Amino acid sequence: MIKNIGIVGAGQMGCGIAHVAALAGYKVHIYDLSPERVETGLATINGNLARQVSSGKMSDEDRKKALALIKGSSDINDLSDADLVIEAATEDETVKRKIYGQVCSVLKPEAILATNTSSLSITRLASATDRPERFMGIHFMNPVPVMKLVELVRGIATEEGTFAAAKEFVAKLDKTVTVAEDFPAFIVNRILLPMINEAIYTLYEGVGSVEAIDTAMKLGANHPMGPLQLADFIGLDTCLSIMQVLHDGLADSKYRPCPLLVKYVEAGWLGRKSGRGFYDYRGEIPVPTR
Ligand SMILES: CC(=O)CC(=O)SCCNC(=O)CCNC(=O)[C@H](O)C(C)(C)COP(=O)(O)OP(=O)(O)OC[C@H]1O[C@@H](n2cnc3c(N)ncnc32)[C@H](O)[C@@H]1OP(=O)(O)O
Ligand SMILES: NC(=O)C1=CN([C@@H]2O[C@H](COP(=O)(O)OP(=O)(O)OC[C@H]3O[C@@H](n4cnc5c(N)ncnc54)[C@H](OP(=O)(O)O)[C@@H]3O)[C@@H](O)[C@H]2O)C=CC1
Repeated sequence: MIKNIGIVGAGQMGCGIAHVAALAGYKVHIYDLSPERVETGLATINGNLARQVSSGKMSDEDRKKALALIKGSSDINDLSDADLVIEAATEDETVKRKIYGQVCSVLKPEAILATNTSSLSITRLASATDRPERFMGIHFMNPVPVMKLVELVRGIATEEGTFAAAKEFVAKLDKTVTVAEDFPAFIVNRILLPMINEAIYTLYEGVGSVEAIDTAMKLGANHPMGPLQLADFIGLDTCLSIMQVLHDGLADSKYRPCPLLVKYVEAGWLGRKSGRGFYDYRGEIPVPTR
């Protein structure tokens, strides 16, 4: 029976998962390397809950109840009570494998370990844990409090009990499950990221400006965000990692990451989270950088 949730990574996804898990009544412990990250994360969760209060989605009482269920720290030992740990750290296999070594040494033997990876092989990640049968992908979409879908992905060794527990957990969050096989980037990102990468090629080749491309897809294809705005929202480092996983994993040149995406990431222009990407977010309103 899952009661206590542990989360690794207090970035945009870790905070979103903590937010929805606490609203569903779970006790949540969120861990990140730096205490500052944890503090910023808790403030972000509070801000997003407050937004839901002011739009009439919930009462202030519910916000306080949810916040009281979330604790944060930079001590990995604080995850020892967790029945389910969801790793939502940076999309980098080396980082994730290192985290699993540390987390497994403090976890209860029966605890389930899941990853929110956007693209990496669940089977390969599972091999870096001491519990491949209790390891799987639980892939939330961004922004977690708003998006209804969660992809569930089994690795080769994932036991049925693990899958059933994850499915029940996601249902309690009032999200809809879709099941994907363990192929690079699963379903949503296999389709979405090549579209975003193509939008970046469209910019790179001078077919249109940032504004023209985003306006075209918003008004011409009814997308809620333009593809470049969405890339900034996801994080350009994450977009690049996903394209690299698709390119390496499927060995097809149609997945080659656009050199302009590589350049932005090399510049540290990672999108909204770093203040600059295809738009500059440092002023009053976002301004296109091209
Ligand atoms: C990379 C991966 O591995 C997988 C992925 O996640 S891919 C990315 C998937 N996500 C998308 O495609 C998102 C596309 N964008 C959208 O759907 C919309 O633009 C959006 C929902 C993000 C914002 O919608 P909008 O109508 O433009 O803005 P806005 O009216 O401000 O927000 C709508 C609601 O979302 C909430 N919201 C927006 N951003 C939020 C955030 N970051 N956190 C929490 N809530 C948020 C708002 O509070 C608002 O809620 P209320 O209706 O209760 O007020
Ligand atoms: N962004 C998106 O739209 C989506 C992302 N995902 C996936 O979710 C995961 C997280 O993405 P996202 O939240 O966007 O990324 P962020 O960059 O916002 O957050 C990642 C967090 O992990 C922290 N971190 C890095 N290394 C460690 C470590 N060793 N131990 C603990 N924490 C660590 C980072 O700290 P620091 O910054 O200090 O390095 C940062 O706080 C990725 O796997 C991503 O692919 C899934 C769905 C959607």
